Amino acid sequence: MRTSIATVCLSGSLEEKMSACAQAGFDGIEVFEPDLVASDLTPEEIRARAERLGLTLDLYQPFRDFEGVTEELLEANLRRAEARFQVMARLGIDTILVCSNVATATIDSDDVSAAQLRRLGDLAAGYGVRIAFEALAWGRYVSDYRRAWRIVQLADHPNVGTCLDSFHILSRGHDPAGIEEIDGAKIFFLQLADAPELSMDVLSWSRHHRLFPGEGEFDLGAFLAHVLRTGYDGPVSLEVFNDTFRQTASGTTAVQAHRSLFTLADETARRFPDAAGPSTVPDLQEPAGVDFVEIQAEDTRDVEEALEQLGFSFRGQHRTKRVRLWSAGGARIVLNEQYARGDEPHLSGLGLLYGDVETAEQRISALDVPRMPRPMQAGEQRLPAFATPHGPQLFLAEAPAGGGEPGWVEEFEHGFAPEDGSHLGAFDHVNLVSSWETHDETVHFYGSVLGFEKGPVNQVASPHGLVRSRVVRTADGTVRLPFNVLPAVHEQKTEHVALTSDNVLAVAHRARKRGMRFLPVPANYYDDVRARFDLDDRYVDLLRSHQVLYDRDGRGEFLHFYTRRIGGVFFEVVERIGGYDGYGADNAPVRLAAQSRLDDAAGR
Ligand SMILES: O=C(O)c1ccc(O)c(O)c1
Ligand SMILES: [Mg+2]
Repeated sequence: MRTSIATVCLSGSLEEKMSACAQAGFDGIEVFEPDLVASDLTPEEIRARAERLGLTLDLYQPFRDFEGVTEELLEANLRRAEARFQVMARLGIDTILVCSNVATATIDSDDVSAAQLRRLGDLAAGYGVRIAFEALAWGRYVSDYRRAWRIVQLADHPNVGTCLDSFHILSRGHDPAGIEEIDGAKIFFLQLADAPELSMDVLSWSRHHRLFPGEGEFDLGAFLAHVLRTGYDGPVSLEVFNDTFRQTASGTTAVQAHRSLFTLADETARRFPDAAGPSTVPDLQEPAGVDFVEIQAEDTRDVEEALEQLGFSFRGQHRTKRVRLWSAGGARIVLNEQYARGDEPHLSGLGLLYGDVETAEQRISALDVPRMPRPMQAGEQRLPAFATPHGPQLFLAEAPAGGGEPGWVEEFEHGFAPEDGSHLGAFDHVNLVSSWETHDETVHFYGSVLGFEKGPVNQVASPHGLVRSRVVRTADGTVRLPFNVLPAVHEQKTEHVALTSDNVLAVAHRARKRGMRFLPVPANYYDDVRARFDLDDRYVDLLRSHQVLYDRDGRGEFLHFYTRRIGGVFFEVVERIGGYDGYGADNAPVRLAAQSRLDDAAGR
């Protein structure tokens, strides 16, 4: 598969964009006309630079508002086109994208548009140029790829073909299965973009919110399979207009973009082996659970105090490193004081258990996820570590056969056996934060690289703005990672670790006796809960005396409480009763407001 990307996807100057694309491993680029016009490089210099970088220049785009016009306008449009063909000759580009007329078309006729494209084809032939006609979703008359293809068929010119763009097709809900009726040799170009589901006008959606494949909601695997079944073998190109990527580092975005194409090819190969050849990426594998969470700080004592109050046991000090282990049930928390001078407690690592670590490692590595080297001593278990887009490192550990604890636990000494009757089970979820710059890439990382399911996007009100939140999880729910995107004013990145319990009230009671200070829940909350769920007074009093929050869905009930924030982390203990599958989303604004009150009181 030849990979390509439109320069409009990236920030920076044309030179910077070209370097970033080459560095990330793209084979070619689409030259977006405004990038060319704003560049002080001559077309010849751009061509030479592309050659030096090993990039092909695959497409010149866009050429607007050509067809469906009066004869007089057509003459002017042909002159306009000829000037572009001359520039293309200097660039060495042989294909131009002509998008359907949005502004000047006055004639709604396939025959007229076809005849006009045929004239353009004749002119283009003289320059060795091919016309790739694309239906924009908001085209004046041509807004459907099937109509664009009909017009191309009527034009019946060797230099006139079509350009398929997944956004225009899927945003309008047009059935992509019809692509298979197109002659693959007449598909002159293929552009892919994903997008979140939004209800807004399609032009704004397209110009500001497109995403790389796997970051949004479109089924691009099925889309690509339809295109490949036509025999199309040209470049598979990304064309993503997005406000975030226009202002984030082009090098990072290009790597993210390239990875998205490879995971898409992998997904397509796995789901549609008839259409795409076998995948070159090692298999996906569901993790068996969260192995451990690592918290790093210059001084971890406050965190350890909270863990003790919650019912965790101190399991020991690492043989060679300033690292300590606490556990409760199957939840292991590693406290790392190394390389943390001046750092408040923060979540620095997440370990996942895999049945086959080697294959998982090969897959992540094949998808260009950077490795994080960790100093290791002889005799220690090697835990492959990778950088995540959102910050903490990801570790892969061998799931112990037949349950029990993973081998690395033995590297910790002078600790105690786990406390009996802790009423704590395992990690329920780890609530992480991604910045607005990294959120889409993070969703792609867990969704397409690791194969987690992506939940719906939710919005939660906090006193300082809306928090966007989205859960990624394994199908069986053993690993659940809700991600929050904080409003810009939140400087403190706060993440939390939620533990399952079979008796939240008992855990809360014990923690209070051991001196824990809970996140205070306002009285109004309990009045509201009583009314909303028609709970009995005595039960609500019990919840209130333990500062425990309540939720219920069609399947069951949810009890949970929060500790106060310790630096950038806090803990939650949750009890799922029946088949409750949520996270107490209605309680999140209450938590955020309570945390904010404490922060204000502390002058933070
Ligand atoms: O938004 C646009 O104008 C535009 C231009 C060229 C394209 O290929 C496209 O898909 C959209
Ligand atoms: Mg397009």
